[in-house]
Amino acid sequence: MAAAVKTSGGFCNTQQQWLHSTRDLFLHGSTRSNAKECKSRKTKKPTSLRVKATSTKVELDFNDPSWKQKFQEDWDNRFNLPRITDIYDLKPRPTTFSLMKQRTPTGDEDSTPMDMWNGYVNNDDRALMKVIKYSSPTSAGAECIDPDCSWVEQWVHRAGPRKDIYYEPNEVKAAIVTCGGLCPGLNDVIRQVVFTLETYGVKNIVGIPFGFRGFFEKGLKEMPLSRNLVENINLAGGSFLGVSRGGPKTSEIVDSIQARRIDMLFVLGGNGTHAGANAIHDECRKRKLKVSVVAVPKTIDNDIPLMDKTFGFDTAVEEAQRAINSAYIEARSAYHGIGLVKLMGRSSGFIAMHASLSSGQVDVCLIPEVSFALDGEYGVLQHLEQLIKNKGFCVVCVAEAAGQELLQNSGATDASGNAILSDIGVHMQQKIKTHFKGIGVHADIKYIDPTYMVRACRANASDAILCTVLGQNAVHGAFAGFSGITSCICNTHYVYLPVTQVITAPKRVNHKGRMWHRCLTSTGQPDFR
Ligand SMILES: Nc1ncnc2c1ncn2[C@@H]1O[C@H](COP(=O)(O)OP(=O)(O)OP(=O)(O)O)[C@@H](O)[C@H]1O
Ligand SMILES: O=P(O)(O)OC[C@H]1O[C@](O)(CO)[C@@H](O)[C@@H]1O
Ligand SMILES: [Mg+2]
Repeated sequence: MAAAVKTSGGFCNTQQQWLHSTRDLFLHGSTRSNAKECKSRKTKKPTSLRVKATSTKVELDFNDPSWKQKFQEDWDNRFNLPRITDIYDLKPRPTTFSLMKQRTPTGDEDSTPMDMWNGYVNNDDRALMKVIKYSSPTSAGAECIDPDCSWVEQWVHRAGPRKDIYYEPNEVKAAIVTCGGLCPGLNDVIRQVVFTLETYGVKNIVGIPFGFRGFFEKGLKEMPLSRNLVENINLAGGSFLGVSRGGPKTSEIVDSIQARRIDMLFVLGGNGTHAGANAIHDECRKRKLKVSVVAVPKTIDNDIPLMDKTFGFDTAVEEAQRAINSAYIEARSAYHGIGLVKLMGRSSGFIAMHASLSSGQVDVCLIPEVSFALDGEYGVLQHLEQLIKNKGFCVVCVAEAAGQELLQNSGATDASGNAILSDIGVHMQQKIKTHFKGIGVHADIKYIDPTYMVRACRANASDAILCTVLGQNAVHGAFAGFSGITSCICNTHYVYLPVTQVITAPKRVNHKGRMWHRCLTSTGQPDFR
């Protein structure tokens, strides 16, 4: 911290900058903040850094030749997967999972040894979390650990079926629960979890209705699940089991898990749900229960850190793009038409940015990560005026969490404790109307708020595949004896991460990263400050 020099726009090449980039490991990515200023204000090279980890704290001194090794040890420690064998002395058994029809050349079944099949993942297999070597902190989107932006390998555990398992399938009771808001693909994951459990030989599979509330509310009964029952549920959106926010305390959920004799719990949800899954996992450990808690990251917001994307995001973007297209057609066909679309995203602008980019029809994209003014010389309204003058129409896409600082905040929260946002879409609609009326220029505003339409639909092809793999891997992870993990995709590979590592803070759009720059290039919008 001592070497940090605060400038008006951020921190230069100082310890603080490294602290920020490492703490937020990949959340924001870029360490390019304030590059111009930093160039002219060369500061002393930082020599130490506190790596903030959930479970360990490592002081790194970059003059120490072994700092990389220390970093990696800390990394391995943080990304090590919790296992039920950490608390139990359990002997594994050979897996019951195989897709091979085993035949000899003469056609006899069951004579090829299982280990001839190379379909299993070794517990020592790893995938690289990051594959770009940045030559300098000023490279676009650079994520650096030290001031020289040295290459350090960051490995995470590969997901998939193991040869050895820690549960007797015919004794297992497995439960599935879906929490938070709806998301395309929930049914695809439920279906794959059931299919894969049955492939292992599990007969006792249940669904917990309406999220964590299903563990608690009297009158909500668990639903027996089977392949036959869930075969076609992926053809519809929503959750076959129902969802909810809020609900019982962790101890009450674990009481219920104990009373129901659940051995495996598959928890589908966003960041709140992951925090809940982690609390359940911790409580099960405290009570020394042999329960595997495995999460599958779901959210249209795509705001869970470290992973390429969460399931449902692609579909939500595709649907959002349809709303933008309608806004474009309306605006294009009206005299001085202004199409305004508000898109979901509780704390990040991923849907708005990706839908704007994919549609190619947006003139102004506003996200919560980039502050903007509506009024004034450099404000959005002035720019809209120019667009109407030069082009005759325009399209604006605003993320629901954008510009909250311009609005009155009620301070209200939902049942899960999430802040209830003020309506930036309606606010902008009013401001645009008033502005054009004030300058005596005709403007025809068409406001589209597709809200739940972007998440109540069924998964598109790419999400359906993602859900299939994540659901299958969740079951493999539980049978391999892991608990407190999430089944996700990192750097195009399927991996398991400890839940602790993905609940630190929501992932947000890196406003200094390449994707936001691409979006700006596409819209052609100026800086609204
Ligand atoms: N910190 C926490 N600890 C324990 N449980 C939590 C925590 N945060 C949220 N939960 C529980 O997790 C469930 C889902 O949380 P939330 O409503 O925030 O949705 P989410 O999983 O973040 O999904 P979405 O992306 O749809 O918002 C709720 O039942 C809530 O009570
Ligand atoms: O109205 P609900 O169901 O509480 O959910 C709204 C929120 O859920 C999400 O769809 C997912 O987190 C957000 O984009 C949105 O802010
Ligand atoms: Mg959430």
